[in-house]
Amino acid sequence: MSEVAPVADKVTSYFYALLFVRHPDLRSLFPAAMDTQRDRLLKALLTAAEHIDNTPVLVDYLQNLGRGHRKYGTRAEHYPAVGECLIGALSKYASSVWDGETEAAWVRAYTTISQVMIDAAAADELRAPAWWYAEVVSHELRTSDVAVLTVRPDQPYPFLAGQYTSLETPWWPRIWRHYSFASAPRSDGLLTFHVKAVPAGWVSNALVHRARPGDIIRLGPPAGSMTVDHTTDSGLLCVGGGTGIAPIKAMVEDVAEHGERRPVEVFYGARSNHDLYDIDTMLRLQQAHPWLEVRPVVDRHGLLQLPDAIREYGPWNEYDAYVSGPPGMIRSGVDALRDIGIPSDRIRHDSVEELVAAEG
Ligand SMILES: NC(=O)C1=CN([C@@H]2O[C@H](COP(=O)(O)OP(=O)(O)OC[C@H]3O[C@@H](n4cnc5c(N)ncnc54)[C@H](O)[C@@H]3O)[C@@H](O)[C@H]2O)C=CC1
Repeated sequence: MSEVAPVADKVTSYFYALLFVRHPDLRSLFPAAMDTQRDRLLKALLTAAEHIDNTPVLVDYLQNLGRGHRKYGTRAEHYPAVGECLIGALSKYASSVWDGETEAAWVRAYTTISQVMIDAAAADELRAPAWWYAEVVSHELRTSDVAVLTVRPDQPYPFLAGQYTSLETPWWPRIWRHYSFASAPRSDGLLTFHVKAVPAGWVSNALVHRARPGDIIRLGPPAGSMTVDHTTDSGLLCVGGGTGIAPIKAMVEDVAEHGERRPVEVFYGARSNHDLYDIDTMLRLQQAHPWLEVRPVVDRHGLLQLPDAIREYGPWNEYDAYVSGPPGMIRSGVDALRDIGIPSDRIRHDSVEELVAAEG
């Protein structure tokens, strides 16, 4: 991996070129424009390599990946084709260290990786659809670039508050982006998302500026482990930046529904007052629940960033922490929380790599 990581772009371009030349029938499983797709493969391989000695984490990751591939139309027989082209690309760009032993090791690793993915997809087929269709039932523009969308899935969609899904719009076929659910599971089965249109974000711009009630989108399976642990009653310290407030609102609703009276402290950060697009909802929740404290944190010309605000309160040593927002905020948020003494295993957040491709 250290040989190929510096030339990751070339390896992936060559890999897809090989794949589409040797197996043209597989081209239709991928989006027309391959730019974000390209680095997903290497990211997945790097993640697998990083956790190679941590079987439970690696298996869990690969099972999710296998289940997540069902919505693309991936089948078991596609895996050997991918493996052969992957090894073709790796051997070309790692030629200085590639030998029979390396190749045998990669064949073994790839075979194991793909088998875990294939088995997870097969098990999932027995209990869940490959994807869900969902109809947009309401679309509310909260600021010039943030919309709250409510959709009705065509079949029941089980998930936990704090999780996210992948979403495809009719305007950009086969381009999937991740969005967190902005509400706990509702009795009417509807799902809500907060979407911010980001520059060059095709999916997010379509969802904010184009989607209307009646449009049909597709959803992949739920994913993510940033969920409330109902086996303890420790407090929740929630740090949400921008549309990162969405899963936090869902978790607050979840705590409320469980009738628990554990302290929940929410820091809701935004670049300006105007960007606190969901503050009314959060303050309403605070009024309804004495155990909930909501603190808006607005950047003062970059002087006070969201993570800094947490240090002004506390102590937090009895709390589980949840961080959600832009990747840079998650990184500095996690650092700040560790600094104030919260152990890493009590800090939850979604994978920053997944969010880089998340758009909004
Ligand atoms: N589950 C999750 O973690 C979720 C993540 N998101 C992500 O949240 C982001 C939302 O974007 P916007 O609303 O435009 O956020 P934004 O850029 O307006 O920032 C929101 C807040 O985070 C702070 N912040 C931003 N970058 C920071 C950094 N490097 N260090 C410290 N603080 C920082 C800002 O000061 C502000 O208070 C998107 O990238 C989206 O993918 C959205 C929903 C759920």
